[in-house]
Amino acid sequence: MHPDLEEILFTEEQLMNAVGELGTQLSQDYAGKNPLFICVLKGAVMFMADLVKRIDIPMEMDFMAISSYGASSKSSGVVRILKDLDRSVEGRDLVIVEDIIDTGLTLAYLKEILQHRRAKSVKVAALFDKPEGRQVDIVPDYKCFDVPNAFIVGYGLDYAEHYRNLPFVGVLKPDVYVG
Ligand SMILES: O=P(O)(O)OC[C@H]1O[C@H](OP(=O)(O)OP(=O)(O)O)[C@H](O)[C@@H]1O
Ligand SMILES: Nc1nc2[nH]cnc2c(=O)[nH]1
Repeated sequence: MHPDLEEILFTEEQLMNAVGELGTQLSQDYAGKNPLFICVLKGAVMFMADLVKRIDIPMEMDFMAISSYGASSKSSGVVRILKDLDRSVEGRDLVIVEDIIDTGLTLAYLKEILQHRRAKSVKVAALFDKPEGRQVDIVPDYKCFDVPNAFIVGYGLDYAEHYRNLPFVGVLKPDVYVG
């Protein structure tokens, strides 16, 4: 347990089991398609790294950095590309790898640009889904866990750039989190 956390929601073992199962599922669904897995930095980096180790078919990886949050930890609705993909996605089967879907604004924007770039298919694999936070109608094609409407950190997810390194996921104490 970390002193800044109120409770642990998912242990390292629970995360690894869920990510492993998702890897098996994706390996079946994308066999023969040479999918391109797109990691949305920085939050999804741990999830991506563990997920691709559980994919046993030919695949490729790329990375994108998108900013959907301003100075506070609430979504601003303003989405900017900070780092774009290295290659064209035209005709490719894409899997967007996201750590968390909250308002859905980031993902709605990202799906739109990738479809506009003429990808063959664009699907979303999310580690966490916070359905109560949704502002746009978007559902992940694959997800590991639903989470309550609390601010969570760990396993890639940050608060003010901290806690990404925790191997588990928990809820921040209210006196630490000033949302
Ligand atoms: O559904 P939304 O309300 O749009 O929120 C989800 C997005 O917010 C987080 O990213 P953040 O902008 O905090 O960047 P990070 O991944 O670098 O932590 C998370 O990684 C998602 O990309
Ligand atoms: N770290 C973190 N980022 C988020 N972005 C949207 N919801 C969350 C959350 O609960 N934790």
